[in-house]
Amino acid sequence: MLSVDIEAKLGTFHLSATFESSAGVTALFGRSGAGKTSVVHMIAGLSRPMRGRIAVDDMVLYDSDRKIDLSPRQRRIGHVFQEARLFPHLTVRRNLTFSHWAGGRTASMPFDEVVELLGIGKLLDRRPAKLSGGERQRVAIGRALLSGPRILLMDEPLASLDQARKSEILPYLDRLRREAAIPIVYVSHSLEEVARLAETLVIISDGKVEAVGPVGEVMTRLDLGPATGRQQAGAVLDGRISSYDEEWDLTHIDVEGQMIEVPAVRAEIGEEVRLHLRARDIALALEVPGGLSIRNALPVTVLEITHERGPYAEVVCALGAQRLRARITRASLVALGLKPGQPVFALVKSVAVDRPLASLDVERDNDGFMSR
Ligand SMILES: Nc1ncnc2c1ncn2[C@@H]1O[C@H](COP(=O)(O)OP(=O)(O)OP(=O)(O)O)[C@@H](O)[C@H]1O
Repeated sequence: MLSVDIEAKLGTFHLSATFESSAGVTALFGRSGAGKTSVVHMIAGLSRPMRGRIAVDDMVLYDSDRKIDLSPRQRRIGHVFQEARLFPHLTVRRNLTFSHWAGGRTASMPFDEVVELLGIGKLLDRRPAKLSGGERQRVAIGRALLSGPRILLMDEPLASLDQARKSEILPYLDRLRREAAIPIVYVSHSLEEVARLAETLVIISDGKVEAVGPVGEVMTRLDLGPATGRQQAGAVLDGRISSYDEEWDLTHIDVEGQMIEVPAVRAEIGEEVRLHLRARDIALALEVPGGLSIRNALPVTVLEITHERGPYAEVVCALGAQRLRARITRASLVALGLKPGQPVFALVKSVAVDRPLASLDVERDNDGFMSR
């Protein structure tokens, strides 16, 4: 478990961050200048808070009261930056094993396993100049993993890549979070990445933690609108592949006993998947409408409604124990007479399905997300 409770002053900027996260990916999400990188630097030991405590499991990295302040090296952090920062004169293999031959560190994951995990086997004898941006970043992740880290810090690892390269690398990150047994702190200002990868979401705004919790819960919090932004706002739902309809090339995913139909997902029946539904892709209806191309009409219950100015209102609905979020006009809200507690139908126009990489042929097709 990662536990952070720090206060710092950077020039005139005051940072105060407290959060805890268990295994898996913890996303630090927020606008530019919110303080995400500063938090990461303090976890890494690259800068020092004024006061506080940082620990990974029972290993204290920093504690101002007990005067503990481990050096970056002692902290055993794997750090991946926006740009890969590989050594240009070394082959991929020598880059990957750098912390072993230069720093005497022992990797906790076997070399071959990391190479396979990131799909970089064919690149081992090349130098960084002969790699694409996405390949370079995969090698940088491999190098961090092979340094025997206690925790992996990834500071906007996709920010310098174009959309195609991002799509190339996301399935590997997804696989990493499923298979590597170390906590990962992932800085991003892309809700799509966060929705796909994070277990815990920490929203940072103006140097303060505005919210922390399971990603599905935090993403549907309406009070966080300004921090999360309206366009990408939405929800993540956990589901399980239920069946595949060969005739129409459609997959049915069971979410809380309800079926969501999506274009074919190449995954095994019974496999767990995560769905990302943007609020703007969901409409609400009092009855299941006829004569409509949208085929997903989920019975949900209205939980919460924003009452704000402007044309739109956001409505959070419960689908069993999970939540989704719809963005409709205020005029529709009034016309439908929506109120908390009311049963309605959520009409889902588009779903992004996070496909488990285990069942992907990543060499041929690695775009990871299926949308319609
Ligand atoms: N060493 C420093 N001295 C003074 N101010 C600093 C220092 N480091 C960071 N800041 C300020 O602290 C604030 C937070 O910066 P930080 O880089 O942590 O934000 P961020 O959320 O990571 O932003 P981005 O997404 O743009 O990388 C900014 O206003 C920045 O100008």
